[in-house]
Amino acid sequence: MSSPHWSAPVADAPVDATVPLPGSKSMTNRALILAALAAGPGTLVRPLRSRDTLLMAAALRAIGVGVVEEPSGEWRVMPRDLAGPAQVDVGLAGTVMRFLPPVAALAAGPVDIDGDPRARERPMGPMIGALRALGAEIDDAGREALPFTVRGSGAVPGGAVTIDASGSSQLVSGLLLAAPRFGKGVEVRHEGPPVPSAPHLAMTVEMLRIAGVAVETGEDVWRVAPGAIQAREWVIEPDLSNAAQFLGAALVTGGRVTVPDWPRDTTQPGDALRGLLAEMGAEVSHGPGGLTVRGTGTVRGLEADLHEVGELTPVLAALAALASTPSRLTGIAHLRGHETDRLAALATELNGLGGDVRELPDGLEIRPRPLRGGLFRTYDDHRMVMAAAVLGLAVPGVEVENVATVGKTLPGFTDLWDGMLAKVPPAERG
Ligand SMILES: O=C(O)C1=C[C@@H](OP(=O)(O)O)[C@@H](O)[C@H](O)C1
Ligand SMILES: C=C(OP(=O)(O)O)C(=O)O
Repeated sequence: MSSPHWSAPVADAPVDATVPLPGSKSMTNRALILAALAAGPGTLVRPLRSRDTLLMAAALRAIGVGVVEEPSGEWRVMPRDLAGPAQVDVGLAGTVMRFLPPVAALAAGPVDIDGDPRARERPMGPMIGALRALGAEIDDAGREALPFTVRGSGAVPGGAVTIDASGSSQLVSGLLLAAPRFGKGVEVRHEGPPVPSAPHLAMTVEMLRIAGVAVETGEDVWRVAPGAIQAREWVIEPDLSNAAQFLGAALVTGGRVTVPDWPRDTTQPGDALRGLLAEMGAEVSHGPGGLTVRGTGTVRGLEADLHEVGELTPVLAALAALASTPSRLTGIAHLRGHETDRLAALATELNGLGGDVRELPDGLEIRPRPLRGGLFRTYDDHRMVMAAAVLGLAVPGVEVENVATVGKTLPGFTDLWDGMLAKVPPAERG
């Protein structure tokens, strides 16, 4: 009987590959929201097609928006009057659970929103409170979490609101993205420990401005003016966070990986990989062909505050476990509210392979030790699969549980990984 687990392949030689990557989850799901609320039909070029983005498309369709996948791979979005009754499944997608409810509040009629069991545990309370303060009616039976029903009347008055967004930047982004369609727009003020993921907030502001919306920002305050969202063509950048494990493979194996179409300027947090991987010993160059990372044979540990780029943590932690010196990754307490408690999951699974990882209240301390093969559990977290793949390059016998969960943002992952290891650029394979 074949194993239900994915055997992470060992790299028997330095990798030497060019790996084109699918579109950014964060940009695709923002573009879908902005297109759904726009003044006319729009298009997404090279959108990511994964569980998280298909759930967003389905959620928008459920409340009346036309979303059509063209044979070219482009998505056409036709805004229409938003209406319930409808049922929305957010899966485990933070972007859907935080970006969709403010849109549902603009619909006429009830919209029931629920997701995977773990989605019910992810921070939602500040969003529910904010929507109520902005004039929406929400029935959450006092849970301050999923599931809940948004009972929209077809309009949201909007105005000023204060929330604690220290649990997730998406709580702010979700309110801002729908706010041009609120009567008075919105002023969101944050009070509490620092909001994580600054690049993702910059992405929200930038995409709103590209769509012609007036946005002002200050220290922990964001103002969105009411007005039309321009219909347009959104060209989605490759997902730079999903580049982490491929670029990391160059570092671990002393090889070379190029990710084409790496943007010159971007708000994606994955762009920070350039500096982070260089600190860990890689040579990094950025040119017309894309971003190239070369391993030098040395993998150094990393001391870094990852507060702004938390979603890079699982792969960086795997790299740190293979490094020659200790690492300390901090500023990431909010990862305990991600797909799983990522700090606990990474410590448990790395230690399960013989590692020496200590959880900090807001991070991880990783002391390299020789690792052995074994089962690596993934907790429905796509980035745990990616982390395990990196470990498997250097550690024979890493068996990855539920590899399919990687489809949350990268359904073709194992083929891309095999292609990279076969030294054949995926684009050239038959
Ligand atoms: O807005 C976005 O697209 C995201 C924001 C971040 O969320 P948190 O601020 O909750 O970490 C990030 O981790 C997530 O993967 C995507
Ligand atoms: C935290 C992540 O996802 P989500 O959008 O579900 O928050 C992630 O992709 O690392």
